[in-house]
Amino acid sequence: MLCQSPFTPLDSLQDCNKLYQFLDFCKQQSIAEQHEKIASISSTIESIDPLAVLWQFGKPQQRHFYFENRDQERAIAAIGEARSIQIEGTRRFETAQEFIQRCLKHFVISDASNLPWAQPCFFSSFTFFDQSTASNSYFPSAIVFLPQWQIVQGSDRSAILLHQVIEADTNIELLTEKIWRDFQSIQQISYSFFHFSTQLPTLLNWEIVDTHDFQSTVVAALKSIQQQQLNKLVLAHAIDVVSPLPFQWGHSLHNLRQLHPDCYVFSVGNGHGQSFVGASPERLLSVCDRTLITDALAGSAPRGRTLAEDTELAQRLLNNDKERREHQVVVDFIHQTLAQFGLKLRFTHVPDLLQLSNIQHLHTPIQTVLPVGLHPLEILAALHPTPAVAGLPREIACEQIQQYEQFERSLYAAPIGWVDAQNNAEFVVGIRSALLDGNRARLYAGAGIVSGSDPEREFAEVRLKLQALLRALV
Ligand SMILES: C=C(O[C@@H]1C=C(C(=O)O)C=C[C@H]1O)C(=O)O
Repeated sequence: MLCQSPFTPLDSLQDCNKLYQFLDFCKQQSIAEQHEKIASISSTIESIDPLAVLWQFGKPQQRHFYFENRDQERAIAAIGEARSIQIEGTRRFETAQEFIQRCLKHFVISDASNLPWAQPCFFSSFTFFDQSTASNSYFPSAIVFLPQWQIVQGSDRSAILLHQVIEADTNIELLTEKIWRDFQSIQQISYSFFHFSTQLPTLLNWEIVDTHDFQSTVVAALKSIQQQQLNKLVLAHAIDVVSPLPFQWGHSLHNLRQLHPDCYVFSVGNGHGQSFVGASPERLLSVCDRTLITDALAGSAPRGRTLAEDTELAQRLLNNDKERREHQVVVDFIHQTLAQFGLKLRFTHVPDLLQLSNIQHLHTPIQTVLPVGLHPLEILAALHPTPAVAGLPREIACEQIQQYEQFERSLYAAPIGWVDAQNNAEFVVGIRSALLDGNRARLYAGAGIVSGSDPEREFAEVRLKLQALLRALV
């Protein structure tokens, strides 16, 4: 149960005295209940660009999260952490849910927001595998955090949310001053343009290193498919790009959202100098007022250079038996998985096209209504990884991925997103993505292999995906 402060209406961030009163109220609650409280304050402000705030106000040693959704209705930046948990192992989705519920019990909300699109959110990323295979993993198998600052851009307004842990001995005067100063500096940030003080990597002087020979792994996968060990295997490729100058995640995100307005643009910063960025077309799930939508996305073709060529490629994709089988495996899996929860699904039996700037995919959006009490993370745990990014049967596909791919997937093809207090959620599949680490970037892309796949064409598909990403990083 969320506790609401008795002061109404209370836009505590707009008035220093009100801010003090509210934080002091939280302290009194903490003393009375002998437990820390989490103060949650939201304030509507003029329209701002959350990415500009993140870039200019966030510090490299702070955890961050950026998420802009495909239809551009909402962008969210999360800066720093009020509370967080890092989880390893197979119970990561359940533990994440328990953590969120524990935090919510101690929330004190300044004005149970009249902004339904700007609720306190818990941001999370889960690695592809639940156990990390490398000793130098930059991301734990799950991380969930409630940010200190959350900046949300709605269709015509923005909101700033603050989350702050308050304990019985918190110095409220000092805290009020600090929050007030930070809020003022966020509001003074220049939102209209993006400036980069440092030099950026350019196309010159690059070194690109392939991590392995992709085509020979496709040949091996086709053999396993022929021997009927599995129906589909999604193999990924990774390239390392080394530049004389450090990569800048802010710059990459700005480019990604301009080059791929039809994708979900995201960045997960671990607060230790590494960021995982990308522009993914694939929604693992979105839940809004209990309506869940998930995308079956598999089967690909390039875009044409002329309208006629594009239409022909699209028609060929829609009618291609191999691409349709690759797609159907994903639809069937999602259908069976959600049916286990007793959910009734709505979807068309023929896929449509999701046409992106450089590539087009077969796409079946699947919709259902969740019963009260079914948490989005329970669905996420069952869906991940779908055969769009692993294969089928899932266990065998995962074993073969670990055998063939000579790099750690980390957050590649893994769930990245947020959940709010009302169980609304949005998670994407972290494909078309890269890990930025100083002057080194590791770029990932994969392709689904079924019987009839041609290693050369699959490699061409992977290269097409990598090129689109590379263009955004410089
Ligand atoms: C695995 C990736 O993409 C997946 C594979 C696709 C395919 O093989 O046709 C299409 C969309 C995604 O589900 C990737 O982009 O890395």
